[in-house]
Order: sequence, then C-alpha cells, then structure tokens
Amino acid sequence: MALLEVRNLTKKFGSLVANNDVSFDVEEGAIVGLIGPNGAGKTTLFNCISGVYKPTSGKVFYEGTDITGWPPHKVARLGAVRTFQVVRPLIDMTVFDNILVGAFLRTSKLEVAFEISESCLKMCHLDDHRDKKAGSLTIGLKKRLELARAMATQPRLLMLDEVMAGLTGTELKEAVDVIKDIKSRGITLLVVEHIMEAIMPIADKVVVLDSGVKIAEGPPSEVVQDERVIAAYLGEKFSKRLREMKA
Ligand SMILES: Nc1ncnc2c1ncn2[C@@H]1O[C@H](COP(=O)(O)OP(=O)(O)OP(=O)(O)O)[C@@H](O)[C@H]1O
Repeated sequence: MALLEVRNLTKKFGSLVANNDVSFDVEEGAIVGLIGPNGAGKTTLFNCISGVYKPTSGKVFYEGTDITGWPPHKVARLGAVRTFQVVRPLIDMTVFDNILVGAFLRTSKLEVAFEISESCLKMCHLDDHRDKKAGSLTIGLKKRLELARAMATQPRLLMLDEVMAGLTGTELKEAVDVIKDIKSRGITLLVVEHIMEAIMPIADKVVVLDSGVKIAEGPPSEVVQDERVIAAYLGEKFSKRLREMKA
C-alpha cells in the first residue's frame, strides 16, 4: 500500500474541470514530482489532498484511511503537511519563533518544541538568521523558513508547492540539498515544481498534468521522452538537453 493514494479525483469550479479523474500513488520514502504547465491543475490537486478543497468526486487515502474532504488541520495531524506557493510567515516574529509555531502543532512541551525547532533551523540552513524578523527575509530565505516550519510539525508526508520558484542559482542549489536531506530522513515528498532542472534529477517519479488530466506518470528519464509530455510541456529542446545531460 502506498502512503498516499489519489483515486479518480475530479474537482470542478462551475463548468471548469480543474482536475479530471486523476489517480496516482505516492510511495513511502519517495520524492514524487507533480508537474505541468500553468493552469494544469497542480495547486488544485494539492488543495484537494490537503483538505483546502473538497473534491467534486474521487477519493484520497492516506495510509489506507479515507481522508477525502477532511479539514486541513486533521490531515496535518495525521502527518501530511503542505507548504503554500505564496509563503506566509508571521512577519513580525523571528525566524526561530516562526519555526516554534510549527513545532507546537506537534507537542505542547516547551523543551521538546525548542529541540525540534533548533534541529529544523539547522536542517534548513537558517542558523545565521534565527533572530531576524521573518518579514525582513529575502524570498529565498522565506521559502526555506516555510520548509523549516513545515518540518517542525514532524510530517511523514511533506507536500511542497513551488518552493524553488523565484530563487537565485545558489538558493536553488541550497533548496535542492535541503530537500535531499529531508528525504534521507525517511520523509516522503510530493513536490509541485515548475523548475524542471531542479525536480527531475531528484524525483523518483513524476506525475504530469495537462488541462486537469494526468497525461503521464513514471521515472523522470521515461517521462521526458513521452511524446504527450514533450508536446504539452517540456518542448523538444529541453528534452534533448536533459538527455544530453544524462548521457
Ligand atoms: N478557486 C478557484 N475558482 C475557480 N477556478 C479556479 C480556482 N482555483 C483554480 N482555478 C482554475 O483551475 C485551473 C487549474 O488551476 P491551478 O491553480 O490548480 O493550476 P496550476 O497547475 O497550479 O497552475 P500554476 O502552475 O499556474 O500555479 C485554472 O484554470 C484555474 O484558473
């Protein structure tokens, strides 16, 4: 049994079908990338899984439990935690206190919460920024803070919504390293990402959406060669470049 199972999920907004009969699995311990062009339905799918939206039809199972339509706090308590595309730290609080807020979702013991927060601060390379107000951080650091805060809730499944968008080259490399480190701790990741060069080398599997429909699923090396994916999204130029990079 996979950790997360999405079955025939459809989400409609009026007559617009944002997700159309989408099914896929997220295997325990894997990094699964969710990719697709703008408007493909990636964020909507995230919202349906994490409880922000109720699917029009279909099911979401976490560890075999039907969590379809559960509210976000209940899904998070089970260990399935998401970040948001538009990061929203508590801007007047310090970096450390923001992480502490995440830790208190998991424990009410001050000492334990401090311990968890210290470790997440380090894991996300934020030690040098611990006492800065979150509102004063660059976008790259805000995204890392969002990651640290999510990690402080001690998730089993971490769902990342474009945490690498808008980062500089160095920030991007750091973010990829943090994601690899998170995986090495046995945490399962479902990652929505636009930056193919960042997600393809680290994903065990990618699921490709186009106009709400799943058009491909498989290891990155196979998916980049799929004609429908090339046509819908990647473009022959990128696909060729990636093949050359891997050769
Ligand atoms: N709350 C909403 N009400 C109505 N339509 C919506 C709503 N949320 C999303 N949509 C529509 O659903 C479709 C899928 O949007 P979604 O944001 O899920 O795509 P996406 O793949 O995440 O796009 P992007 O890569 O640009 O973030 C789009 O046509 C969008 O306009």
